[in-house]
Amino acid sequence: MLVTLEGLDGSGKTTVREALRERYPEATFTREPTDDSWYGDAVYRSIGDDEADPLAELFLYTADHADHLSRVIEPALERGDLVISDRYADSRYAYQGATLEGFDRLDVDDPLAYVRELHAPFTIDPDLTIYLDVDPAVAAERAGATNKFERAEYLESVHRNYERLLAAEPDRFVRIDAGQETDTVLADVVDALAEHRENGAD
Ligand SMILES: Nc1ncnc2c1ncn2[C@@H]1O[C@H](COP(=O)(O)OP(=O)(O)OP(=O)(O)O)[C@@H](O)[C@H]1O
Ligand SMILES: Cc1cn([C@H]2C[C@H](O)[C@@H](COP(=O)(O)O)O2)c(=O)[nH]c1=O
Repeated sequence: MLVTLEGLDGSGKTTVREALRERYPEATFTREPTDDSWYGDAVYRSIGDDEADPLAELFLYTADHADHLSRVIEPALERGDLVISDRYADSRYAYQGATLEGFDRLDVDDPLAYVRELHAPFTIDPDLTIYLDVDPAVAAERAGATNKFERAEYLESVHRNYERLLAAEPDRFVRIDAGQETDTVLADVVDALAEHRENGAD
């Protein structure tokens, strides 16, 4: 079973991931961008480059996803593991969908739809996506604006894209109010995951 954690920078994904690691020590924990491959290294170089070409950046993230699928996700699912990924393809749909909005070298009406179509032929859809929903201004403040993505105005646009994704696939997403106290957020996430595991195939 593939579970993904999604949300704005500073929404609390790392905090949730570490709590789930304690609760499910047997699970495979992973993340995007990956932190153990040269594809991931390339993505982090791009994140640190304010002048990075937005289209080139989309393909770097997408290459990292392709490698992540074949090297980590597929083998873990084949072993029957519970797989929990901190960020996954929805981050691309939401973030690069926002970055490419109005980018004049990409001739498409709907960048989010374009990024989804790019992934459709090869990605593996999550069984459950836990969306940590937080106000973009709160997210930017919590994240501390350490990179070009962690700015409230940009995060507003990413937030709107996540809303589109939730509206399109309401059965896959569980929305958690990430503006609550940390312990309440963690309890809600644990409940959502337990309920999904009880009701669905593992
Ligand atoms: N529910 C919460 N209430 C208040 N502060 C929180 C909450 N959850 C996390 N934080 C704090 O917000 C900051 C960012 O949290 P965290 O690193 O878990 O978020 P993240 O989504 O992984 O961020 P990023 O995507 O930037 O890595 C940390 O200082 C963390 O302690
Ligand atoms: C996977 C992915 C990530 N991003 C952005 C979101 C963050 O600002 C950074 C790094 O992620 P972290 O979880 O905060 O370490 O990259 C993105 O724009 N597109 C993606 O596909």
